Formats: sequence, structure tokens, C-alpha cells
Amino acid sequence: MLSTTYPARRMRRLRAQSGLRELVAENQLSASDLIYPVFVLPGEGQREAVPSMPGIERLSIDELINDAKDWRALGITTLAIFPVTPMSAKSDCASEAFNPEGLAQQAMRALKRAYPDLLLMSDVALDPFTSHGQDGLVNDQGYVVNDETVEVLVKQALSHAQAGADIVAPSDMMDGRIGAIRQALEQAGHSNTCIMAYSAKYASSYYGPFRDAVGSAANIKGGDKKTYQMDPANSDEAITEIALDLQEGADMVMVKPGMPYLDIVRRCKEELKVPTFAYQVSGEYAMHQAAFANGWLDADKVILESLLGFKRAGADGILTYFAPQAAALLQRK
Ligand SMILES: NCc1[nH]cc(CCC(=O)O)c1CC(=O)O
Ligand SMILES: [Mg+2]
Repeated sequence: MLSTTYPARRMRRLRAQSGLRELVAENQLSASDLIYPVFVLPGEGQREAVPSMPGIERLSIDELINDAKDWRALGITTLAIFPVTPMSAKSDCASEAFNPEGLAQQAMRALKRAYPDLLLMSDVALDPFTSHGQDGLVNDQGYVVNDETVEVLVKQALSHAQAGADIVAPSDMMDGRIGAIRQALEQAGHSNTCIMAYSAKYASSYYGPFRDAVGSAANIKGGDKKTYQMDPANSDEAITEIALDLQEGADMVMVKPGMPYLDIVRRCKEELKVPTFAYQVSGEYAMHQAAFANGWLDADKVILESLLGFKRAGADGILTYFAPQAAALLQRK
């Protein structure tokens, strides 16, 4: 005998057909939410695999321009440019960072020429250019000095804007750099260059494969960035960091890494209500790929689920090495 009392609400009713599931879906992922980070090599015709990031290649500018055609066709609107600087161009003062003929600057000029409406985001930080691999200049005690570093970051950001960056993205975590960069951009006539601040960037061990990819792992020699990047134990501090960057003129803010820090994404969106981005970093990419390669997780399903989780947490967009693969999956859906 069936019970004569029925559930007042059958939650499963709206799950019974795919059309209904789609009708009531609260969040949606699309290719226009994705920013694709790319690694740029000097030279021509160069493609190099990154062993700790299966599926990711460092590309010379000509190869980058070739491949970008496919990414555009998949609906990807924005690339984040990371140069792989030869050891010979690194120094203690990181002057290569603001060389107008530097690799990032050249890549952005070439990409803009080839695809005028492709959005370009640049990385503002000194780690690819310092011989010690830190994001700023260091004093005799090995401490990363704030205000002297900010002066170099300003020059770097200006050189990126001049090379065609639509968005400059300081990832260095120095205090006061957003305000200094904003002022300098205004003075130089780049009032529409956007700033995406890596505001809540944690001193994370998930960045390892990225440091392999850009070749800064050897320089930093097992050191850490704990005197400027945030302590993973903290959450209120992230809100203060983000609020400061907004006051100083950031247009968009970022939380980094991604999946272990979705609570910060949620708090940022809820408390500050600003354009909020999250970075699914190299280590997150690597651990997913390792599970896919072993057949432990289904790549096509898990990639989209992991990215939808960012949207549900409140992110407006996601930097992800899965961008082309995810965009292709979304086209097939
Ligand atoms: N300022 C450097 C920078 N910009 C982006 C990343 C990490 C990205 C990733 O792991 O995918 C890092 C590494 C670091 O802070 O050591
Ligand atoms: Mg800050």
C-alpha cells in the first residue's frame, strides 16, 4: 500500500526532464566567461610542451597568432599574456619588465595587429625578469621592498598599455600599486586601460607548474612569497585587500587560486558587488589532468563542472588553462 500522505514539495519534479532542468538552472557557463592564459617564447616556429601542465605549450609569437584563430572561433574573447624570459634578460633590477621590445610587449602588438577586437590582458609583476625570481626588487636582507618595486611596476604597466593591453593585471601584491598605476595611466592618456587587480592572491603552493612554465622555479630555488602574498588562513584580510584596490582605482578584482578559495569569491561578490574574477591556477589544472590521464575522472564532464562551480560562487569570469577545451565542449552542448 502506498502512503496516502504525499510530499508537499517534490524537488525531483523539476529534475525529471532535461528541458526543465535547463529552464530552472540558476547559473550558466559560457565561452565569454573565460580568459585563457598563454605562455610566450622568443623566436619563430617554437612550440614547447610544459611537462607539469599536459596539453599546454609555450608558443613563439607567430605560433600564438596561428593558434589564436582557433581560440577566437571557439568564442574566447580574452588572452592573458605570460612571457618566458631567457635567463640572459633577467637581472636584479628587472629592467626587461618595461622594455618596449620585450616579449610580452611584442606579443601584444602582434596580436592586436592580427585581431584588433581580441582582448589582451597583461601580467604586471617582476618575477619573470628578476634573477632571484621574486615579484619585486629585494634589499640586502632579501626582503622584497615595496615602494621601489611599485616604481618599476608603473613603468611596466605603462609599457603594456602602450603595446596595446586592454587590461593590465598587477599580480605582485605590493601595497599601493593600483593607485600608482592608475595615476600614471591617466597622465599618459590611457584613461580607458582597465586594471584587473590580483587583490586576494594567496601565498599558495598551487603555482608550482606555472613557475616551471615561465622558468622562474629555478630562480626562486624553493623560496616563498609569504611576505607579500596572503596567508591561506585569512578571509577578512582578503576583503580589506580587495576594498583597498577598488579605492585605488581597480576596475575588476581577482581571487587566486580558485577552487580552494571559492569562499573568498563568494564573500567578495556578496560584500563588495564588483566585477569578480577567479584564477583556476596551474596546480589545479595539473591535478585535474593527472586524474584524467589515469582515467580516474571524466575530463569532459569535470572540466565544465569545475568551471560552473566558479560561476555559482559568484565569479563573473574565470582564468583557466582549460579555456579552449571548455569552449569546445560548450559549443557541442
Ligand atoms: N606574479 C606571478 C604570477 N602570475 C600568475 C601566477 C600563477 C598562475 C598559475 O599558477 O597558474 C604567478 C605565480 C606566482 O605568484 O608565483
Ligand atoms: Mg593589496
